[in-house]
Amino acid sequence: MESQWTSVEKQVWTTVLALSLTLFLIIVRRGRKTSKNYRMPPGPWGFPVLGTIPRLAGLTHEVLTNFAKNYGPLMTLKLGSQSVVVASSSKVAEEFLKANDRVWASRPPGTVTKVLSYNCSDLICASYGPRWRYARKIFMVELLSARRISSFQAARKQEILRAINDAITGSCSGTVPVQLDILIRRSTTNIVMRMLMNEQSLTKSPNERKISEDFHQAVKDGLQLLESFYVGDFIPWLDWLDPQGLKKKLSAVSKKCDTMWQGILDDHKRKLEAARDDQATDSSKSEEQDIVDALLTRLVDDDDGENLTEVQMKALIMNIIFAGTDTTSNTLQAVLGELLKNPSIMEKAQAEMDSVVGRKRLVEESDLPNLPYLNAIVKENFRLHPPGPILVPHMSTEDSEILGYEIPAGTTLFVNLHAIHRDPALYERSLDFYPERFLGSEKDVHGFDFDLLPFGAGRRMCPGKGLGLAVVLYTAALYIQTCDLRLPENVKPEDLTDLIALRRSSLLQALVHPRIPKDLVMF
Ligand code: HEM
Repeated sequence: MESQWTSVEKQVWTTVLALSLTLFLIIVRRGRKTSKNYRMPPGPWGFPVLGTIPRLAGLTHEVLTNFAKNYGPLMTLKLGSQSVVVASSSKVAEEFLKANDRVWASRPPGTVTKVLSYNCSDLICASYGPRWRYARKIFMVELLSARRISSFQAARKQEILRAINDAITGSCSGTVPVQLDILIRRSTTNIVMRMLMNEQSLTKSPNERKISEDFHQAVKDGLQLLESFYVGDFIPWLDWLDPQGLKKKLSAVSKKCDTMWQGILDDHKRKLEAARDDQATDSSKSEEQDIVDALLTRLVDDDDGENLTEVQMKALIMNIIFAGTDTTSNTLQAVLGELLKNPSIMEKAQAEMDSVVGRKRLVEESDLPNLPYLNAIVKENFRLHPPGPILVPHMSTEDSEILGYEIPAGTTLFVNLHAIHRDPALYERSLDFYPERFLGSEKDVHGFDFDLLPFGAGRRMCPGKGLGLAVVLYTAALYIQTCDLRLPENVKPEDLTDLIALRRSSLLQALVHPRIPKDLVMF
């Protein structure tokens, strides 16, 4: 009798519990906002599960700009389970990157970025927080300080002149076309590598070209993976599908990169030990210290406190190589492409160079501020050909209200530079390459003018801006001063319409003729 009573009691209690749990879940679900409850910006319709993905045909600037024409400068895309907002005007970009910068200062997690960055131990992929702040401080104050950039001035000059030398020699006084894209890529990669890994060891290396090509290949493979569409990031339950076989490629590329980054660290550790044995003093070395030397002074084996582990160092080395080489080289290829397409602009730049510097000595980095037309050419190039059409994505960590819309935490932000930089309301003749628009203009690329954002703006703005600008301006200056560049007979200016597509297909050919005494350039 007693046990029967207990079983009835059990049933009652089970029913009460089940009912309470259901009621609780209903209340919680009602209380929590789903993205459907937010007043999100308008956007194109999407398919169930896939969202807008099948309608995008790649996240290219044209596709995004066309959608923005229909849905306005702030629109929402649904990419699988991810919500993405796209900012396509200067005002909207300012709202995100200035007024709400702190909330939007994280990065969306992605499978490829996570693997290549050692689980976001780096600067580019790290979430906004103390770890990111520490890495950022090291980058700005120690690795890419104005002093370090200036101490590698001679190395930059040497690398650029070597490439120009090869261009002039290879072109046989302007009769044979040479591949400028390859020469530009080699000099920019070498400049970054020399800052990273000690110039002496690199210039003495008999394998130098091979090392440079290996690095470039690693960067190319890594960037290709970063640009690929990884299904599992957008539709997590389809992660197993991996139709492009990206997981296998990612594993191979990350192993190759890890071996290279580890090799750089080990070489430096050995060198530092040998130097210690030679009792070299720190103060005598500091002038020649390269970036890896600077990193190694912060090495500790554990991961607590304000110090770097070896894994974090490899992640930062990866950042410098991945973020520092292709951006600079793509920008320069576009600059030279525009000068080849527009001989009158080249002539004007050469006339400025002749009047400020002359032809009896080489232009120096200290001359750059005195060359306004050159500076205007570089700005105009950043406007028309920013190295990536979409600013590296940002992600919000809190709910935010932007221009009257409600956007939930965890939303990804794309800033569509292509749409902003070509907005006819901001720039007259917006599709023309017209450097004169920047002569006497206050507009700059330092993140204060939201209609010109090649380096981004706000907390996550590019920390390599100083180096990137120095390399782009000085390389352009040396080519303008030392060479007459012409398109080969079989290439028409119209063939160079899309300089972004062009830099992918490696076809920047030119006839190169020296325009100053050869002994100034040749060595
Ligand atoms: C012409 C050259 C360059 C251009 C146009 C460029 C552009 C950019 C842009 C647009 C961003 C994203 C900003 C944002 O998220 O708002 C960025 C981030 C970054 N860039 Fe550059 N960059 C250049 C050169 C360099 C160089 C030379 C280095 C280092 C050697 C570098 C290192 C980085 C790093 C580490 C980040 C991530 C910063 C963070 O997330 O906190 N960049 N760059």
